Amino acid sequence: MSVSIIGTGAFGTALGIALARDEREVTIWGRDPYAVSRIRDHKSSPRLPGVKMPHSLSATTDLEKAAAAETVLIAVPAQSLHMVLKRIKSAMVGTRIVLCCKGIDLESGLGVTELTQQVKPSVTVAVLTGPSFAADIANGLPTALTLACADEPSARILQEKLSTPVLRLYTTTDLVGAELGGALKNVIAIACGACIGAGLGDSARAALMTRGFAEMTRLASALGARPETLAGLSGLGDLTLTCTSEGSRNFRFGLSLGRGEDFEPTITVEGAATARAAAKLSDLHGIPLPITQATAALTTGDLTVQEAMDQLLSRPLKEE
Ligand SMILES: NC(=O)C1=CN([C@@H]2O[C@H](COP(=O)(O)OP(=O)(O)OC[C@H]3O[C@@H](n4cnc5c(N)ncnc54)[C@H](OP(=O)(O)O)[C@@H]3O)[C@@H](O)[C@H]2O)C=CC1
Ligand SMILES: O=C(CO)COP(=O)(O)O
Repeated sequence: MSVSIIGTGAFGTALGIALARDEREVTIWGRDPYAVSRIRDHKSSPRLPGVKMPHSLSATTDLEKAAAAETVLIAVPAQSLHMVLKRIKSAMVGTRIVLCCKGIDLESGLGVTELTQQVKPSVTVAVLTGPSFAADIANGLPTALTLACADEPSARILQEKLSTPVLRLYTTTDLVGAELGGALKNVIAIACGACIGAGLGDSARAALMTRGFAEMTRLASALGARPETLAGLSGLGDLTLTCTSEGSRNFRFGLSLGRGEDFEPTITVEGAATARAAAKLSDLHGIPLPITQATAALTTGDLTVQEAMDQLLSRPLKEE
């Protein structure tokens, strides 16, 4: 099975390293010729400093060539997914696309799988998600992820082909649950970062994580997910990692909001756009998501951390 990865960012490169190290033939595509030549010729990436890359890992700027592989992993930010799919001219008939991005498209309000199916109707869509920092994967540390695909035989083939001795994939047919768990945990991670940054304490963070998880499950279930998927690696597993580690960019972005500090704008923070997309879905479907709504308002500067906290704490008392 030939494998390509779209995106020379931290995650795409880390996955390429992991698969090439396990003797898969992998080609990474990037739009930036300099980043591509660093991987192809120098086996290095500024996004993964100090990581050793296998010599067999190749890289290209030829998008059509990369898209011609049997299995194409896409690891660009969710808000760039539509643009990248449109840039691929071929219909990709019969290709398995494995989406590695965690977000909801802000413009359309669609999840990444539905968006992909709209642009490339003749592909089989899968999602690879769960608790995993790119650096951990690139350094060969043990990781367990969810591989979601509605077509069970394809899920099993992808599980077999993309697992390595240290990268353990579990399958599910619940695409919606897997993709929304990965997207929505980023929103709660921003909220938790803001809480810690503002000095509100670990107890408040635990409350945000728990009630945030309830919001994730509520929205995802309303959109067709199975609640038990949210309790797995792609939901609770990734929520735990992202809300408790400064390795997470979403958490660090929240920390800077809480401390009133600037945050480097070029760093990928998926939860900011996804908070706004989820807040819109909350209004559209009448599903209460108070933490998500408050986080969306935080990211746009419409609320301060103190105002967001006051708003959440002044809600009517209710059953858990
Ligand atoms: N980093 C991590 O630990 C993990 C990340 N993910 C997910 O993976 C996805 C990618 O994140 P990550 O790799 O970390 O992000 P990075 O910021 O490290 O890299 C993003 C990559 O996407 C490319 N890109 C952005 N927009 C476009 C576009 N319009 N056309 C072509 N290429 C584009 C960038 O290209 P350029 O370099 O030219 O700007 C860059 O190579 C996100 O959804 C993230 O949530 C999932 C699990 C772990
Ligand atoms: O998704 C991730 C870990 O599973 C990476 O999180 P960040 O995008 O917040 O760094």
